[in-house]
Amino acid sequence: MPGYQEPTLVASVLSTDVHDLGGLLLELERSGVDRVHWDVQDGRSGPHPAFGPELVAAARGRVDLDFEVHLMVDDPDPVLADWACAGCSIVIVHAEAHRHLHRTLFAVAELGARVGVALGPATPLCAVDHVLDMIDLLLIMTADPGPGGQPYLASVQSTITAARAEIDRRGLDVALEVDGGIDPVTIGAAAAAGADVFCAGPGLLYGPGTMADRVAELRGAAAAARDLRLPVGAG
Ligand SMILES: O=C(CO)[C@H](O)[C@H](O)COP(=O)(O)O
Repeated sequence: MPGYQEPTLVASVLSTDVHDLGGLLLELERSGVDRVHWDVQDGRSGPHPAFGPELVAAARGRVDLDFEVHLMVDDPDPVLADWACAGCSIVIVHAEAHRHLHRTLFAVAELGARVGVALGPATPLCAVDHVLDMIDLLLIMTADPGPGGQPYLASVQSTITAARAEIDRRGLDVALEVDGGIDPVTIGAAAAAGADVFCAGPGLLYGPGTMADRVAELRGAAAAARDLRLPVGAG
C-alpha cells in the first residue's frame, strides 16, 4: 500500500510543566516514542501560548528523538526559521492560516525542514488539494486546537479516510498524522481509516502503568487496526 508506514508514535508535551521537561524527554526516548511534538499556540488560532523556540533549542541537545513543531498560529511566516533553527526537523503550518500556502511551504523546505500541513477538524480535505504533492506530512486534527485531554472527534474519520485514499491514488509519499484525543481505542479507529502517525498528549505521558507500557499498548492497537486494512502478504 503506497506510503502506508509502520505506526509512528509522537508525544505532545503541551501539558508538561517545563520544570519536568528534561526528565520527561529522557523517559520518552527510553520508552520507544518516535518523536516529540511541540504545540505552539498564539492565543487566536489556539488559546494558550506555550513553548518558545529557545526552550526547544535547549531541549534539542538532551535526546536523539526527532522534533516536530505544530504552529497553530495565524501568521507562521515570521517564525518559521526560529523553529527550524531550534532543531525541529518537521515544521507544520495550518492550511487555514494562509492565502499563500505555497509560499510558506517553499520557505519551510528552503530551511531544510520537512514540510507539514495541518487541517483543523472542521476543514475539508480540499483545502490541501493543491499542495498535497509538495508536502511530507498531513496532520489532521481530531480535536480542536486547545488543551490536551479533549475527546476524539469521530466526525473527522471521513477526512482521514479521504486523505488516505487521495494520498494512495496519487502515489504520494505523505505521512498521515492525527492529533487530538488519541487513546488505545481511538488510535485503532484512526489507523483503520488510514492514519500512520499518531500524536498523543497527557494520556500517553501520564496514563496508567509505565510509559513503556502505554507506548506499547498504543503502538500495538494501531498496528492491529492497520493490519486489518492490509491485504494478506502485504505490509
Ligand atoms: O494539538 C494539541 C492541542 O491543540 C495537542 O497535540 C493534543 O491536544 C494532545 O493532547 P491529547 O492527546 O490529550 O488530545
